[in-house]
Amino acid sequence: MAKESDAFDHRFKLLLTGDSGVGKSSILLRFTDDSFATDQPATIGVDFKVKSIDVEGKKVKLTIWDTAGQERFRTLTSSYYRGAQGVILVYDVTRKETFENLEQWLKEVDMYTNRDGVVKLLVGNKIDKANREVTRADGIEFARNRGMLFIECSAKAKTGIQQAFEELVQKILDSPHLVNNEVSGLNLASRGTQGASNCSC
Ligand SMILES: Nc1nc2c(ncn2[C@@H]2O[C@H](COP(=O)(O)OP(=O)(O)OP(=O)(O)O)[C@@H](O)[C@H]2O)c(=O)[nH]1
Repeated sequence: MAKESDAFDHRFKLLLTGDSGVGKSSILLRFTDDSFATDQPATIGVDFKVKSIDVEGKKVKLTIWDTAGQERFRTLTSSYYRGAQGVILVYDVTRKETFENLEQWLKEVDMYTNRDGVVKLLVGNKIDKANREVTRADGIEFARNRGMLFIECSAKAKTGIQQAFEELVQKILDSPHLVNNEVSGLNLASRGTQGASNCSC
């Protein structure tokens, strides 16, 4: 029997992608556990965490998949895009090549996501560091030209992390085609009427 605290209005699948070492796992850990490790190990394949947040008075349960940026895991990670309502593309503002590789990551996102109008958020991480190679203006322009949301953040300094997830969820909530086809499960609006079929998380 599910507890009241398990209940939620919406359940979304999100996915973090981008080059190895840009800070995907660190962003996720900061968001879910409010922790940070300077020696964060590289992700092997995929990992995920679950966290609920309140946005606009709605309780939203997020399953957030963290994919390895290393090339050798690419075949495995590509299968995890399926069912995602939102994708977070991360680059490191102190490593220009991670910004230049975004076009390649976007191609992958468009190839493997299977929902129309998946919300994409571009995140420039590590703004606490002094040796910046990508300006904020470059990030804004890239995101604007491709219809993406944009934010800069620091998983280390706790800047912009909560805001990043809230803005992404807000945009998904504002997209009826994504909200109405969400991953099924226990849900305040449909409790007692819905099974756990079609789970694509
Ligand atoms: N200074 C600083 N370092 C960071 C920040 N975020 C992550 N790091 C460091 O960057 C390194 C890589 O971080 P990860 O979170 O493992 O990067 P990742 O993108 O998940 O890497 P893969 O799992 O290989 O795809 C680690 O040493 C982190 O401590 C940040 O905001 N600021």
